[in-house]
Amino acid sequence: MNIALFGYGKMGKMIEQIAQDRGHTIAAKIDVDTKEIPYDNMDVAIDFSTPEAAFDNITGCFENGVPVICGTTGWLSNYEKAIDICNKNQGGFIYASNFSLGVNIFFELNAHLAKIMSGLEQYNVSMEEIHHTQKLDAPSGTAITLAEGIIANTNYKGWKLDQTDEGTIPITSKREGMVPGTHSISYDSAVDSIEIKHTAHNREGFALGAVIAAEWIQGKSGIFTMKDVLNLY
Ligand SMILES: NC(=O)C1=CN([C@@H]2O[C@H](COP(=O)(O)OP(=O)(O)OC[C@H]3O[C@@H](n4cnc5c(N)ncnc54)[C@H](OP(=O)(O)O)[C@@H]3O)[C@@H](O)[C@H]2O)C=CC1
Ligand SMILES: O=C(O)C1=N[C@H](C(=O)O)C[C@H](O)C1
Repeated sequence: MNIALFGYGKMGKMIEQIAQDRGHTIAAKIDVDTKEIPYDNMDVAIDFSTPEAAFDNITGCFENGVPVICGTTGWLSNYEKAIDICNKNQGGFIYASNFSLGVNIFFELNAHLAKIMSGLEQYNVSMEEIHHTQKLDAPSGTAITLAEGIIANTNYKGWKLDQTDEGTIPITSKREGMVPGTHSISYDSAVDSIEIKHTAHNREGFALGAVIAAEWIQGKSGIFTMKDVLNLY
């Protein structure tokens, strides 16, 4: 498969390594200075760029018949617009705030725990995410997906960054050293706490998941999620 990398930073480089190990070719590396994008020479685009760049990168691919795997976070205010453009062009698209198998299992665990905790008013939920100091967005995309999983299964109405507000999930974002990504969710009562936590040890899980998604989307059109790709249950 010919893969175009939109964004050749920490994730782009890791994806290159894993894609080549799995027998794929990196057909293009696109960055902000790329003058002409060789759409004709790519079977799939994988975008791990920046919150500002993602929308134009993704929609340019849809308009040129290239399916997209997008891991970039922090651009979701334009998500619906991107979906419209994808549908108009009968494109293929997978966005995931986190492509790792472990976090996708953690998403399911989070939703199940939220269902159990729903209605138990003695417990208050809170979330913490820790990432490296180069991260541009806060809270992380993964934390937002986790919060959405709690909101869908409880009476919580929303989330707030670094604030406690009745009926919303407080999310604390910490930026420390080179941390690849740690997410924890706590339910605290006066007598005890229940905590679930996912710790990424490196970026390999994110990159492998993105390459597997790129392989999976070949020949398909539509909007998919990692749940479709991983077929967890
Ligand atoms: N979904 C997931 O599983 C994961 C998602 N992420 C997300 O992926 C994104 C990238 O992360 P990471 O690789 O760590 O970040 P980096 O900053 O290391 O890489 C981003 C790269 O994008 C480049 N870039 C800037 N503008 C454009 C453009 N217009 N087109 C293409 N590339 C451009 C940057 O170049 P320059 O430095 O010159 O500006 C940089 O090289 C982030 O949003 C992050 O949150 C990260 C890990 C996992
Ligand atoms: O920027 C990162 O590094 C990461 N970003 C994603 C996010 O915002 O959730 C996924 C992962 O946690 C690493």
